[in-house]
Amino acid sequence: MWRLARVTATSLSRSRRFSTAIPGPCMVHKRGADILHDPWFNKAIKVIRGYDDTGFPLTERDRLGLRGLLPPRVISFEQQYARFMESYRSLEKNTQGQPYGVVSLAKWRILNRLHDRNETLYYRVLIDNIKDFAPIIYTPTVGLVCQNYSGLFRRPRGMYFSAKDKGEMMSMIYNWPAHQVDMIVLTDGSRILGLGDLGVQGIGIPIGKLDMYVAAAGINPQRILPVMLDVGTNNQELLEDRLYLGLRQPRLEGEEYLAIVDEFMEAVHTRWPKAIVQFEDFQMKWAFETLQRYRKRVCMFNDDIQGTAGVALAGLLGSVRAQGRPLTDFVNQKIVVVGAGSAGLGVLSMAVQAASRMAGNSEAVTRNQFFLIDKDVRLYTFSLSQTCIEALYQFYGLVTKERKNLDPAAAPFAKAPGEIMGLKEGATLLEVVKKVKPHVLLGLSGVGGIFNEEVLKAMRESASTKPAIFAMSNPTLNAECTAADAFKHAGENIVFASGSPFENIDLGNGKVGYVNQANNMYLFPGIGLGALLSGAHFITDGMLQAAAECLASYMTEEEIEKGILYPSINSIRQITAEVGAAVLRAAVAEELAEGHGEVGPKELAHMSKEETVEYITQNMWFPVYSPLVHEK
Ligand SMILES: NC(=O)C1=CN([C@@H]2O[C@H](COP(=O)(O)OP(=O)(O)OC[C@H]3O[C@@H](n4cnc5c(N)ncnc54)[C@H](O)[C@@H]3O)[C@@H](O)[C@H]2O)C=CC1
Ligand SMILES: CC(=O)C(=O)O
Ligand SMILES: [Mg+2]
Repeated sequence: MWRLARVTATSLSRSRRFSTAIPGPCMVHKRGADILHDPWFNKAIKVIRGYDDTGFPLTERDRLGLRGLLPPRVISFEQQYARFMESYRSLEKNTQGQPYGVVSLAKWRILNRLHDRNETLYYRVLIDNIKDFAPIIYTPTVGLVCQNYSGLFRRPRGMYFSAKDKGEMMSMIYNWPAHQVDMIVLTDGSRILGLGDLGVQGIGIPIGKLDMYVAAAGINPQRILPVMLDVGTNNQELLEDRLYLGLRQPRLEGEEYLAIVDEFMEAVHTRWPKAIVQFEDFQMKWAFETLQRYRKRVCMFNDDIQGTAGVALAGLLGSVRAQGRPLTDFVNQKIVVVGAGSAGLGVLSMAVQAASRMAGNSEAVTRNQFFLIDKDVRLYTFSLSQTCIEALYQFYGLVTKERKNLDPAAAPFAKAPGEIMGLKEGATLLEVVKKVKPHVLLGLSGVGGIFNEEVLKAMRESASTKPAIFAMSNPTLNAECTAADAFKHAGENIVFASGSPFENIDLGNGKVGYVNQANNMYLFPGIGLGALLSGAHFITDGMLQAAAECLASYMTEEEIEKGILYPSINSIRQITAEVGAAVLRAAVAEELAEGHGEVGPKELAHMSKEETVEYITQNMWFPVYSPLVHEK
């Protein structure tokens, strides 16, 4: 079931980068200055030192009425690329020593300016330098961008549907200029990373996720659509901020809320019936509710619940292998999960399913190995002399069946009295770790530093020879612990993964503590691309399981032995092609694949595994300047 061989990497972007093949023409309905103002067609850039560098050849200038609108010198795409990188590096040098937030926002601004002006060059530098740029356009910097969105806002990107647009969405959707949309990332801004309710400012997340879709999955950027559903915000600070750009009202709730999401989904489905919708960063109640509501009706998935689950499962299986144990030993691993939210519960569900498949379908038995920790809110009544005082207290601890008001989604993972090894309802994280001696400690709580020194030191007594610590919350300050603290306090033999990137740790004497980035970016692009090219109308558990299995089996024994559980982000296109192929083949196996474009279901069904990877790869968009031809 869990295959360990890696399929040979196929020819991807790097080789195409130096290809001398002349790209096919691109038809354009604009002329003159309109072309220069359209980032999709524009071939000019402005770098820090201030003047335009233009990649429009002279013949093209004549064809398109551009002569005289640009300085005479023509430089190549490669030269423009080098000039942009030079100005980026000089910015890096000039901001050395300044606070992290200042530097990363400066980097984000220079990339965003390029994005605004010249999409081809923007995506090319992003693809080729993904390791450097992912932390800027994605976590952690994207969190900072969302927090400072009102100040950073220059021009809109994506679409905004608000509670005030009720009844109008079906016509509004036709305001989007592109004829075809393949991939939509949708948020309501209610739980942005671990930063909470950021209202309309959460639009940065769909934009960042879709940039990753272009970079990793080669989704054509003309066919992506970031969407913000602004149903209000419960963030008092934003409501009082005069610069806040969203609706100044409390969030819609209940049926009113669902009516807005329903209307949006119907509008999207009417205009682009084949578009895939990724739900992102919804607060838990709506994350689960909307997933149940739409997953059998349209091609959608919830990245935080389903994408994260697959990535975490791949990491959990990797950590079994890192101990030198067979994969089937997964059923014996004790795993403590901190945070019973959409991501934590998604991980638990998928891990329980995987373990029970390994143990002969006995979910009741496999649930025993998992311990869930979350906060509980209880009302206490005190009596001070004659006065009764009521107070709400928050407790953080082990979730058992005794817990009142437990969310139904968490209920299956609550421990029964006989399963808690003498621990009590609400036992602290430290008590649980000391008692359970878990093989894995996994955090999806959004609480920075909750894996404190004592907790990490207690992991030294883990039953595992290589205890695993997954501090998966984002952005960096919300990580349950830092990489340095994990290796310092829990020991050098741990396996470590975090949701946002940390540098590897120098353990001295030539030894390295490897840091893995356990982030759903390793799966969502492949899930979206595979589903798109399969032409399936739904994304099933089978397709998601195939994605997770593919990622789990990607790493070699040598890498795993060193504690490297996930591929380098530099090879994200390769892993995405493999994941996409696994998803597509699962859709074929479930007889859901209806094909895409000219490739029908029969052709998909006849493709070997390698041919499917090749097919996926060939369908990835790659940025080059195409000759522009005017068409009326
Ligand atoms: N690495 C990755 O790929 C991903 C990381 N995440 C991160 O995971 C975090 C949580 O995301 P969601 O589950 O969607 O949020 P959520 O809000 O649905 O869940 C968070 C849970 O943590 C609990 N919690 C809060 N304080 C706690 C404490 N002190 N002790 C124990 N539990 C506590 C909350 O009660 C809640 O149930 C965020 O920081 C997010 O950025 C989410 C998805 C993917
Ligand atoms: C990575 C991600 O999806 C999150 O932190 O919400
Ligand atoms: Mg998310």
